[in-house]
Amino acid sequence: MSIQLPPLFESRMQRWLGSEYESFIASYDRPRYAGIRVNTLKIDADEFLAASPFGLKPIPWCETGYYIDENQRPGKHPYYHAGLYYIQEPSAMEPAEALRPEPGDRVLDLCAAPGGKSTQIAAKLRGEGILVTNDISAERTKALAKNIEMSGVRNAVVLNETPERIAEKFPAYFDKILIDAPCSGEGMFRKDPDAVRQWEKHSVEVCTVMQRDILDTVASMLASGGRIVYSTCTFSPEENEAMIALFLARHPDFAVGELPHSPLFAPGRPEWAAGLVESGGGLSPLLHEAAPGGEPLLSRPGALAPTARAARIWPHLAEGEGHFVCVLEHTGEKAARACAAGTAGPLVGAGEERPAEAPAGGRKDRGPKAAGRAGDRGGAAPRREDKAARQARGRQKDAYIREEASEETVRRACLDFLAEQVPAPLRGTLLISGDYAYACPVEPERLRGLKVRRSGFQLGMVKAGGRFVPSHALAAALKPAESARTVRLSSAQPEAISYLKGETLTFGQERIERAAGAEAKGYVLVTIDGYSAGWGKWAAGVLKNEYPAGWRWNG
Ligand SMILES: C[S@@+](CC[C@H](N)C(=O)[O-])C[C@H]1O[C@@H](n2cnc3c(N)ncnc32)[C@H](O)[C@@H]1O
Repeated sequence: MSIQLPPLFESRMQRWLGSEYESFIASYDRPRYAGIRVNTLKIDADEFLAASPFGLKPIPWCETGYYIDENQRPGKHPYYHAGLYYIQEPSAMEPAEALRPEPGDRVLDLCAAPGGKSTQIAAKLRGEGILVTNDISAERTKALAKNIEMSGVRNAVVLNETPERIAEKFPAYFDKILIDAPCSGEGMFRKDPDAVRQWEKHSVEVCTVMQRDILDTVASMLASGGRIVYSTCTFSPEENEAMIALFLARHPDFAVGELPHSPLFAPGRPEWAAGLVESGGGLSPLLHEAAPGGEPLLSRPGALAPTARAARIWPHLAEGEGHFVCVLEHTGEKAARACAAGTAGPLVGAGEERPAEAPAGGRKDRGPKAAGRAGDRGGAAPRREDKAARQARGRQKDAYIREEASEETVRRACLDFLAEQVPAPLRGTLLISGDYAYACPVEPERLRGLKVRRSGFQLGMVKAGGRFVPSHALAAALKPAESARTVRLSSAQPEAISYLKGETLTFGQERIERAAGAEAKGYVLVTIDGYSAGWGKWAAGVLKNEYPAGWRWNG
């Protein structure tokens, strides 16, 4: 075997897997599994399949997931930069499936960086509802924010907090919570040789203490009747079945829920944890934790039995590196909401005058906004919109994005920019944070005092002189029909890569598709095969490249 596994890990797995052990250990000599998941916020799965430059094979437990041969280098394609898919280990696609987020849900992804499951949840929310995505590591939230933005997510807040502090601000708030827990990473051994070296450092014992604390904290954030999914990428029963059973012992108002089991998944193994409890062994003292003055919690009759309903994904049974997934359902009545599903407090909509068009996320038709678009084919002169109509459009935007106030300059500059450049309503409370403007999907006061990496959908910032610079997040989330100016690049032509490298492009105004009343000069949404990739600023035949420096194509 090419990988040197920790001897203690091998002996434990041998004992538990028995006759299965040989095929489990043989799986370490096979190539690792790689996957991509189509980002349906930007493209339908069928549309992607038709356009895909890759050979793909469906992942049975995730409708939008596909196996890919890594030699096809999915990270080196313009579609990756346009956010059309996320590169994700196949078994890691199951937890967000088990969570079953639906448009309108309020969802917390507590241990979220770098964002594989958050972007999957966001795609399932389809822009409706709220995603609070968090990680305790400040460094890792940078990648989390980047992936959220690259995927065109409009309804997420990115936090860098402890579970306890989030719980203070969001009591009984979320319909669904994902805990993709920090773990000893035994399922990563094939994918990442460093995981073997880290196994001793992030010992099972240390991880179980973190997991127990995280699980205990989230219960108070879940709305009545809500659902938690707990997942790890490790095999140890201390971190899986035992954690679930300890949680159930302390939270009798929860039950293990059914999973939409793939026939390729194996059940949880309560007997492994039970054996450790009986023998007084195991790698975590939590196995023997007792209620004050009482017996060990896991020795209670039937304490571990419900964990058989969890799922284990094994590398020798399914084509995935390995995962443990368990659904925990709150047994209380489903919480009724004062607001319609997906509108948390002061979100746009309820009782307000609302533009006739729904936000265009996910729409395929270009609707009436596109009808007046000029220059589509052959560059006919754009129709002029009169001043009164432009002002009315500005007022409509004002009414649609509710003002949270503070920095008047930023607020005004942002609304003026949106009125001119984004002829489509955006949802959220306009929140000004320093020089930045956000469309915030939650009540802004909930974020006060928290370490926030993104207060919502970042719209842009004001630079010196009051100039509004739209954010890359805004470009990545817009559909072409939502931008006053777009230019279409082809992935088959070198200029798409030139753009992604940050180079200046030169072309005449006839290539700029314009909404009625829009001049050619100004910010242009650059699309690759029709999917937004970033901003450029066009004037006099030159497109100044606004693709962010840290995102550029290298090599
Ligand atoms: C398995 S990784 C998450 C992977 C992520 N869910 C994804 O799909 O891309 C676990 C994460 O938990 C974070 N973490 C560890 N302890 C935490 C805590 N107490 N609260 C929140 N996050 C924590 C780690 O920084 C790490 O990024």
